[in-house]
Amino acid sequence: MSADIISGYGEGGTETVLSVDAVAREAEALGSGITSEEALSLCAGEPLLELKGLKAGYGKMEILHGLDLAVGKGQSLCLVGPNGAGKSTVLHSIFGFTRIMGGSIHMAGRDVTALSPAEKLAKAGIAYILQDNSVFPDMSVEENLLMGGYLKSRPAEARAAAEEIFGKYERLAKRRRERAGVLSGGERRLLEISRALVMDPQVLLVDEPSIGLEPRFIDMVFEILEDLQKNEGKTIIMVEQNAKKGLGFADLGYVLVSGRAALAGKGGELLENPEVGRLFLGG
Ligand SMILES: Nc1ncnc2c1ncn2[C@@H]1O[C@H](COP(=O)(O)OP(=O)(O)OP(=O)(O)O)[C@@H](O)[C@H]1O
Repeated sequence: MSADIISGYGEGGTETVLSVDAVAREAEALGSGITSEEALSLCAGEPLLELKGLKAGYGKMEILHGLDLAVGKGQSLCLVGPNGAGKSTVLHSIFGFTRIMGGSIHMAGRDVTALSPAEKLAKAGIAYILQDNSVFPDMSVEENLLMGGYLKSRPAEARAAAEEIFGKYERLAKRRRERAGVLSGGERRLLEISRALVMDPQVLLVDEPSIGLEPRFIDMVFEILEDLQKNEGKTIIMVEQNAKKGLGFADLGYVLVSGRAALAGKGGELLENPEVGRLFLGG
């Protein structure tokens, strides 16, 4: 058996899948790359957030090699691609966690490339929702939520924003005095999203919303994100290993391969692309 082929036993019997390296090699051939004009043409109207030829990485290591990406106000975008392609690094770079080595990031036409994470949140309206379980388990739900407002100049503003969020999400409000550590996985994810909402951001960067969740909670989290996008006009950029779910949800999909956008399109169109299906959606 080739090292590129892995066999295992799925629900329907023996399954044959490609190894991670083989997926990465084959994905390189998916497309010749997305230009800034193509990225802009996918965007609804003026871009709210635009990456132009972005090069970024960690230390001396460049991970993103000139990425063009654009998303409009109230649009959602999902990044898919093989492991190690740099999907999370895109979110890290937008939020200011990486070293920018070239290109730019514009938010509502303003150059925000050099802003720190705190400035991205407080001044540019960009919030990052961590991939990992990031609630403080020994603090109450309410205290966790108030942490989201630590950059507000007056504590009363954070409290008012938290009350508004409790008004919207009854399941959090009912448990506001309880330790966050006793919440279910889905409730914890709701708390993480809510904490980001305290600063009323325009853009939500969401890293792996479905990771570690039971299926019923995955649906709940996607419904919450859909409500924020459709009813509150939030722009959502997500990384999602569950490519079917992510591309099914998002208006736009980008296939990232080795730090470049190999292919981009409407989320639904990418789902129907047979090559994307074979490489990322299990056939
Ligand atoms: N903090 C960091 N310091 C140094 N290198 C990092 C750091 N974070 C990620 N990398 C490296 O950057 C590359 C891209 O990683 P990234 O997590 O962005 O990929 P990904 O596409 O999100 O992968 P996965 O689907 O496996 O989560 C990898 O080689 C990874 O080892």
